[in-house]
Amino acid sequence: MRVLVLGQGKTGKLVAEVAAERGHSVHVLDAKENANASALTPPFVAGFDVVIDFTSPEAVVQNMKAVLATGAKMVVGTTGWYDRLQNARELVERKQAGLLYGTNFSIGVQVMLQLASKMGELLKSAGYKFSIEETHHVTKLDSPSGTAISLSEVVKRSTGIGEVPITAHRVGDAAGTHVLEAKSDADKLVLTHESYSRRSFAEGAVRAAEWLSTRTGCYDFQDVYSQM
Ligand SMILES: NC(=O)c1ccc[n+]([C@@H]2O[C@H](COP(=O)([O-])OP(=O)(O)OC[C@H]3O[C@@H](n4cnc5c(N)ncnc54)[C@H](O)[C@@H]3O)[C@@H](O)[C@H]2O)c1
Ligand SMILES: O=C(O)C1=N[C@H](C(=O)O)CCC1
Repeated sequence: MRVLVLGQGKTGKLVAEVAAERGHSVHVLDAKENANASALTPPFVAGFDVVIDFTSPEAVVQNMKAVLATGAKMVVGTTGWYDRLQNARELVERKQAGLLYGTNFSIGVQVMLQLASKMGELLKSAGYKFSIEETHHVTKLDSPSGTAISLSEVVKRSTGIGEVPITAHRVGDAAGTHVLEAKSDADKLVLTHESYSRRSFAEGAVRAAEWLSTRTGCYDFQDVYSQM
């Protein structure tokens, strides 16, 4: 595949490496070459099979508009933009484009989300209080993390609870830790996922791009990761 990676930061750099290792031809653009999505003209985008975005909550919205308007396929790892999801869905449908987004492309986190759902279902009538803690690097722009929001949504759905409190910590270069706790007066159950490398995000994103390359439509990684 011909892959365009947007963002040459901590994660985008690794995505480009993994895509090349998997035999894809890779072109990378960072902020300087793509201010306000200026590089993403229809003829330029047409030169790629899939675009992968790991930029910022602000840049990704402009990038999605430009790429999806051409009917192209795009994997979005960037978090912090989900209030625009409905607009993106409508654009994908109108242009018969392809969009696959995910708050976390690590398979370990996807399994944690499934376990969290089961935990909620089994504990919902037993008087447990749920809470979430997440820890990331100090340069992270969005808070709480997209993954913590996904975890809280899963727990809310499976328990019927209205709110699950999230505490966010920012420490050094932490790649990402998520802890879900269910606590009663007598005991507690804790699920923890710790990333100690960003490589699992990059591998998941490249697999997602390979999967999306033969499809159109809008997909959440949570719903399709097991097919990859
Ligand atoms: N879904 C996942 O699995 C996952 C994993 C890791 C990070 N993320 C998310 O990915 C995003 C990036 O994270 P990071 O830690 O790599 O950030 P980072 O700050 O290290 O890198 C972002 C890069 O994007 C570049 N950029 C900004 N605007 C741009 C534009 N218009 N075009 C091209 N490049 C542009 C910046 O210059 C920077 O180099 C964040 O939203 C983060 O939450 C998601
Ligand atoms: O480093 C980041 O930033 C990460 N962002 C995602 C999130 O917000 O959940 C995934 C984990 C790493």
